[in-house]
Amino acid sequence: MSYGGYLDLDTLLAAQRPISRPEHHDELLFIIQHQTTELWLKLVLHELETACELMRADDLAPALKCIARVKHIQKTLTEQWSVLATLTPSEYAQFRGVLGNASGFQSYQYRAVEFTLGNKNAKMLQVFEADAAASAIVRRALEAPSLYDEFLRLLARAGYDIPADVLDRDVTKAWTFHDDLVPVFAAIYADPEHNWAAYETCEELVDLEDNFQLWRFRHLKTVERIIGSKTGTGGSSGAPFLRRALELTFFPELYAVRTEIPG
Ligand code: HEM
Ligand SMILES: N[C@@H](CC(=O)c1ccccc1NC=O)C(=O)O
Repeated sequence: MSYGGYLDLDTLLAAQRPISRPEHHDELLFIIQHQTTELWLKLVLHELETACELMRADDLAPALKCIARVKHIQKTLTEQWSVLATLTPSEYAQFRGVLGNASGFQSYQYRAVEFTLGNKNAKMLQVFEADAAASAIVRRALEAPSLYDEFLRLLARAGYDIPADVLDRDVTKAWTFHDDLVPVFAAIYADPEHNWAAYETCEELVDLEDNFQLWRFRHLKTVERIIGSKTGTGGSSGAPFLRRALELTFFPELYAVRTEIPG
């Protein structure tokens, strides 16, 4: 066994193939920025899937450890935007044309992460129609209960009063706000001492969402500084589309409960 053999470095390091001619100096940065993100997303998915399985088995402590690792990866990914921000608008404009209609919309791992965190949208499967392996990954995430679904089911098994329509919901559909979950969380936040596991998990989920939003925000800001208000290669309005995503929330009841805390 050798270092390069174990890590399959020949494969990994042969996978950066700029297509601009003459080759643009900055295209390698663009490729590596995306590839490192995809590598980390692979681990994020692996950890989130395991966290779901562990919750299903009522094994909360190791599930929280997976979530803790995901939070560190998210911080790395958010910090990593500063490398790409060294790409100036003039430099990017010199090779943007070679990207054609390719865009982050087509990141199947990103979509699977969004779905696993509960932002489901079956229409997104269309993007991956021509790619059976990608479709399978995204479909699996669409059809599985989200991390939030698993947490709420765990709470129900532990005796918390989770409404039946939440537990029986069609998990392939986007999450919608459930008013009657707020009192359940309010009781947990009113007495952390006697609800510690639930309380801690709620806060871990809020951390996940917070970190996800920070990544989205840095993506938006990097996009603004590199392409301004140009439309996206994927056909969206560009920055306005990415700005709207900042309104999304995975766990709306965990934010709503904050308003209900007396004081
Ligand atoms: C010069 C750098 C970048 C620019 C100008 C840019 C621009 C955009 C734009 C305009 C969109 C909206 C879709 C479209 O119409 O194309 C988008 C989506 C997306 N981008 Fe980027 N992006 C950049 C870098 C990155 C990087 C490094 C990643 C990391 C993988 C990334 C991941 C994504 C993802 C996942 C989406 C889909 C977001 C969603 O559906 O909510 N982007 N990007
Ligand atoms: N949507 C970007 C292009 C872009 O960023 C991109 C192109 C090809 C592969 C990945 C990309 N990254 C994220 O959107 C743009 O409109 O310039």
